[in-house]
Amino acid sequence: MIRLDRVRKSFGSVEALRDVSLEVAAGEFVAIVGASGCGKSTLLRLIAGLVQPTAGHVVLDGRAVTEPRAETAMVFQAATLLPWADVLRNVTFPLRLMRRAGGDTEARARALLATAGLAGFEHRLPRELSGGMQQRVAICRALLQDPRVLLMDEPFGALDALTREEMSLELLRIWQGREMAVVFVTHSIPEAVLLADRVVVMSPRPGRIAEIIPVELPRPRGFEQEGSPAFQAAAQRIRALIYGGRASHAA
Ligand SMILES: Nc1ncnc2c1ncn2[C@@H]1O[C@H](COP(=O)(O)OP(=O)(O)OP(=O)(O)O)[C@@H](O)[C@H]1O
Repeated sequence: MIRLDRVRKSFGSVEALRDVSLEVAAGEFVAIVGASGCGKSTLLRLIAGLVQPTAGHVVLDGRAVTEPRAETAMVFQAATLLPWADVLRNVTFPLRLMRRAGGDTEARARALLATAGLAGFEHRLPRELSGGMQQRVAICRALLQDPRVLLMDEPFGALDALTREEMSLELLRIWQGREMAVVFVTHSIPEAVLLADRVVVMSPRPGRIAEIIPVELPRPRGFEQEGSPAFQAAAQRIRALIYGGRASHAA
């Protein structure tokens, strides 16, 4: 569904990505990990149509991505909510902006918020919510667009560890009920393995794909799987790729 074909991206003299080729199937969950500055966010922004490749092609459903598309939604590390608008208005804002809001939009928004544990908070302002709740609102806002591609850039990076774990399971639950491809950037190797069908490991700048690790764990997934040999093997392989020989010295 998503295809990157020998994509390069430079910002002036800075080469962020070099020859990145990747395919993501409809409904697939792909995680991207790699050192800071290896071009993970740039990769997402290319798929989102927010930036254009210097060379190569980004194709979504057979058409080159030249601008943001209605079938793609993005979630960032910060919730980026409108501070003056209540939760319900924040969640429905993109659809209203794109003039895609219909008679059922508010009911769907309320249902999504309930799924995310936010029933009763529809008319609160963002500042009245915890960081985790704000991020749930941002995720609901993306899901209300019913995207076929959900791009997530360290969506749980600013959350405490417990909220983060809870949110990852919730994301999996929501994803499982939909035909939605997810491309999920994270700095957490266990998070990548827990969530993804495949983990794309990037090498340092200029970012290239070092290896793509398939995660052979059954679904539905849960934290009890973290102790399993398949989980450990995938995490170890990713660590070895990122840290190279340094992983063993640290032990
Ligand atoms: N708009 C821009 N203008 C100039 N340089 C940029 C721009 N966006 C990204 N870069 C550069 O491209 C490289 C890759 O950046 P990017 O944000 O994609 O990395 P990242 O892997 O997401 O990093 P992090 O994990 O720290 O968020 C960096 O060297 C960055 O400085």
